[in-house]
Amino acid sequence: MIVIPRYILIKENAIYQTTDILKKLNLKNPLVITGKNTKKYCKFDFDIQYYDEIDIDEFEVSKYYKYDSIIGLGGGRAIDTGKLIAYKLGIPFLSIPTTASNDGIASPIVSIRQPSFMTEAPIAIIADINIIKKSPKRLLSAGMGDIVSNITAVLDWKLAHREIGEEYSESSAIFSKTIAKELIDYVLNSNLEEYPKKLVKSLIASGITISIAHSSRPASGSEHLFSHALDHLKKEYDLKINSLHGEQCGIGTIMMSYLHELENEKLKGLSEKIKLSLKKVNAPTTAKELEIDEDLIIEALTIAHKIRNRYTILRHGISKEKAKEIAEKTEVI
Ligand SMILES: NC(=O)c1ccc[n+]([C@@H]2O[C@H](COP(=O)([O-])OP(=O)(O)OC[C@H]3O[C@@H](n4cnc5c(N)ncnc54)[C@H](O)[C@@H]3O)[C@@H](O)[C@H]2O)c1
Ligand SMILES: O=P(O)(O)OC[C@@H](O)CO
Ligand SMILES: [Zn+2]
Repeated sequence: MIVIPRYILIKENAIYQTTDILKKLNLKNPLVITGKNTKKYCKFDFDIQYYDEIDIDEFEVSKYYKYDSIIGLGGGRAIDTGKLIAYKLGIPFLSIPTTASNDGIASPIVSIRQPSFMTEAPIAIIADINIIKKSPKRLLSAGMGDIVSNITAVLDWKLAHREIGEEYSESSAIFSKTIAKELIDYVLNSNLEEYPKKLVKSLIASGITISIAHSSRPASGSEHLFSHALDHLKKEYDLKINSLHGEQCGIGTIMMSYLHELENEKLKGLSEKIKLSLKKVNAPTTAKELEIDEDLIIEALTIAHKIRNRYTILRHGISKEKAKEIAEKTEVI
């Protein structure tokens, strides 16, 4: 069964229509999950809880019975936390992104930790362009990384279908790849005036391809394995590096598209084009800009294939030498 959002608002001042949308959905008593930086956007008097004050492993379901829905209002973690609580309670989830840093704003996935898992798509997405446009530029740059990642995700998905017979949906793949190609072309050929709005639309569409495929395959391949490997190593070594999901995925895409180019003449220049599009929106394209040590980049590349059972261009893993070559040739290190 495919579940996609019933209402999607992407416009200036959309936040003021939240109560109308709740009424249309016959929802009266939502709990809002948000962050301290984004509480100021809660233009309604519903109960509020901060995502970083909720222990998702220990939270008392009975404490939430009085709510008929959950609103996730904020960045990725606020939305992920709200989506998870709604799923555990079996009640509708409304996504109100205050920035555009990843496709979690619309996806049915919760990826607070890995492996991410399938829940349900938001019943409504209310994207207020005035709020999103004013959000920290770094978050809007990171969002580009979670869109270019669709390119290598689809290449990996096709490879898995060809080499190990994995199930593959041509329609989701084309949809996902087109979303990324369109945004890359826009970014490379414009003054970026419409970038925030086009980015939001692309992230929402990307989240919907995940619902259609009932898998994150259209939007998550070897580049995400690299990002998740970095998250794993940051935790293992207790590193206080606050690189964002989209930033890590963007750098992963530069390197994984290079790996694909080595095996497919027709893809020549892909990695460079992706790097240019990230640079144009001021997203990081080097380990230095991510403030990540080059040894960590290399280690993440060599363990990425073990993060989850997902066949990609990394196949059964690459050597340290190969990892160093890729990172150097793409000038990530
Ligand atoms: N479900 C999915 O498909 C999916 C995919 C990727 C990432 N994620 C989740 O998203 C998280 C990463 O999200 P992120 O990159 O947004 O980082 P984040 O949520 O860790 O941090 C975003 C920061 O920006 C702040 N912020 C957001 N909007 C703002 C605004 N308008 N003005 C000022 N500050 C604002 C937030 O309060 C927060 O401090 C991951 O940890 C994961 O939980 C989910
Ligand atoms: O399944 P994962 O790899 O967490 O991917 C989900 C999302 O980050 C795709 O953009
Ligand atoms: Zn992602």
